[in-house]
Amino acid sequence: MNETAAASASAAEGRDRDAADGAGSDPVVVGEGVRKSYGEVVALDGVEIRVEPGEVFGLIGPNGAGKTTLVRALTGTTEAEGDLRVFGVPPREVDPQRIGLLPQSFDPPERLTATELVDYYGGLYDAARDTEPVLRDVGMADDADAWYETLSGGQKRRTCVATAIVNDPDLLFLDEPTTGIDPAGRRSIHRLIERLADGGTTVFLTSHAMDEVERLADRVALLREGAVVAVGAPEALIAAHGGEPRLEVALDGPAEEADTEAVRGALRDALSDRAAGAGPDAPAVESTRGGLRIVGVRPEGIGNAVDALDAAGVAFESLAWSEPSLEDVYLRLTGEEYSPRSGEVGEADPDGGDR
Ligand SMILES: Nc1ncnc2c1ncn2[C@@H]1O[C@H](COP(=O)(O)OP(=O)(O)OP(=O)(O)O)[C@@H](O)[C@H]1O
Repeated sequence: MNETAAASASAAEGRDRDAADGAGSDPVVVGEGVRKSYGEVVALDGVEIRVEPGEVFGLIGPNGAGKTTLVRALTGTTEAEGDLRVFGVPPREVDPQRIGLLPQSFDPPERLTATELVDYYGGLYDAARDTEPVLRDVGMADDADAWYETLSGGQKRRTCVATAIVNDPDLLFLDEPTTGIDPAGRRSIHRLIERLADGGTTVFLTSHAMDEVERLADRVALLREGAVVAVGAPEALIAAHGGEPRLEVALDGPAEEADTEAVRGALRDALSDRAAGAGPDAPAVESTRGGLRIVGVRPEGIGNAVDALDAAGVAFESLAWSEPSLEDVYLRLTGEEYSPRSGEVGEADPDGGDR
């Protein structure tokens, strides 16, 4: 399926899902033609975005792509041009009770305990949750009475997450919530986000952790140079932009001995013999640091690939097969491992891609 067809199929699926959900309800976040410049620097360059009620919406993109600026524009902490609506009104008119925000940088007073800090933020709202269960939710129950300044980086971040959810928001912005958090802490934040989403909270998540976004987000937008260049469900983006499954071959011995054009040619020949009839879909061989990558190997083709390695006289230490992931989408669409060909880096669908 080509990219346009994939996007259309995905759009149809999205509409079916909406119909099944009884959706048609108003989007929680709408941004149309959103622009923001800092002097000469264009941070947002015509962003089109739409977030539906109850979805976990992931925003990804390289450093400086404009993610934090977009979060700030949507939460009314910076002005931007264009049409921005949150719950149907401009960001600065939204009832604060309905919004939670974990900014990327957040430095609360150091000489407060986690409990005092969450109490303080809870006190800013007409109605707030009790502090104890909120700290439990973020895995901070055991350190509730420790001064903020004595907490580790990860514990600090989790305490900050607690301040963002104390008002039980309908829409929660999390700008890189798990930066600096260890794997166990990350898992507790992931579970929290899943629980919040299950309870109907709309979550707007920015992150550089592609595994996190792939796992949590219903839809993802990729921001590049201030514009959304792709949007859709992670699986639809992976199908459209992620490339082929691949087999990574860690060579036994110095890479230069096996990773020669002659060996790669022999391997290609052996693979295409075995993939007779596969035509242009025959696996391709690429060099990697310390090994080879055979691209286009499906699980049922791993045996053939091993035979081809033997036939080409390639000694290997280990093999690792993987499917394409959101990280591949990211790398390709940000150009980090990608040479764009005409039409492959698609313009974002102004209607939201997969809906
Ligand atoms: N207050 C500011 N003054 C001047 N330039 C700014 C300001 N805030 C952001 N920028 C610039 O706007 C652009 C977008 O920045 P932004 O912080 O939104 O990117 P980002 O995608 O969140 O990056 P990161 O992944 O590093 O957090 C960058 O070029 C940045 O230098």
